[in-house]
Amino acid sequence: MTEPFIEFRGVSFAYNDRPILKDLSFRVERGQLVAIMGGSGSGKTTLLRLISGQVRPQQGQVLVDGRDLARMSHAELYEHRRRMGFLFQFGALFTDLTVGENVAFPLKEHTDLPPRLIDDLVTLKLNAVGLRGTEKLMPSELSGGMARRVALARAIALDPALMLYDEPFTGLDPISLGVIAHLIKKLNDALGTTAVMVTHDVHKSLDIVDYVFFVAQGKIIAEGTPAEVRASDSPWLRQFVDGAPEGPVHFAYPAPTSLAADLGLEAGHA
Ligand SMILES: Nc1ncnc2c1ncn2[C@@H]1O[C@H](COP(=O)(O)OP(=O)(O)OP(=O)(O)O)[C@@H](O)[C@H]1O
Repeated sequence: MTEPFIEFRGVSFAYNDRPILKDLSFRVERGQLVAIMGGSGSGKTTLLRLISGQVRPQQGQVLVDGRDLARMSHAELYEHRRRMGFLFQFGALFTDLTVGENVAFPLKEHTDLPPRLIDDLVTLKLNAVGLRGTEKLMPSELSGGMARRVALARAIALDPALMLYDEPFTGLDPISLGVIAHLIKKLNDALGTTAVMVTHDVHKSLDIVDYVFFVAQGKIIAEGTPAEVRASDSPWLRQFVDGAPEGPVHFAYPAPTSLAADLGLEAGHA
């Protein structure tokens, strides 16, 4: 069996005293593009934070490229994060920098490359997302879909070994969404990157990913290839794939008290 690029071994994580992930294990093979899906508040973004080393598990291990993040020094963790690309919801660009300066930013920040080479790399990255020629534009002159593609060009500027996407499709019209999804897949294949994408867009992601993990109640409750997910008759998966509001996945925040108690309607209350 090949060594996975990302491995969670019995990871438990709580914010303060509120458990979010419970003894969760999964592996992502090198070069794969995987989706993490689950109900709102199920801990998907927390999973990305654990992979990037922003937070540490209270129990278990998070290994990336065979290394336990908890054992890394500050300098090693910094290097680990430098090898990662992030594309988050609304992929915020620096509004006072041009498109070209936005894409050049990580290259200037993290390398000693000469300006001419940085300019060439910016051109190549913008070309990869179909936006060569926009270098001099300001972010305010871009459509939402174009801005997301510039953010993607910036995220891949340093040729990351690992890409983390958090809701990369949010707020996009269907055509821009299709373009971004296709680019994510194309760039992943071309660069050999391993990528983890948190998304609510079941159908679009099933078109592009290699594998899907479903998170609920702090665990991976189902997983499979897109073909397996589409063919599954598991009620969990059907609820996601069919977008049913009712089903085994609960979307309510787990309030510590009942609604009746909050409204003063339980026995014993006046
Ligand atoms: N920094 C924090 N401190 C305390 N609680 C947090 C923090 N960040 C997230 N949470 C809580 O942890 C739970 C999981 O959050 P997370 O953002 O990982 O969920 P998610 O699955 O990504 O949700 P969504 O799909 O709605 O974005 C949520 O109930 C959230 O309120």
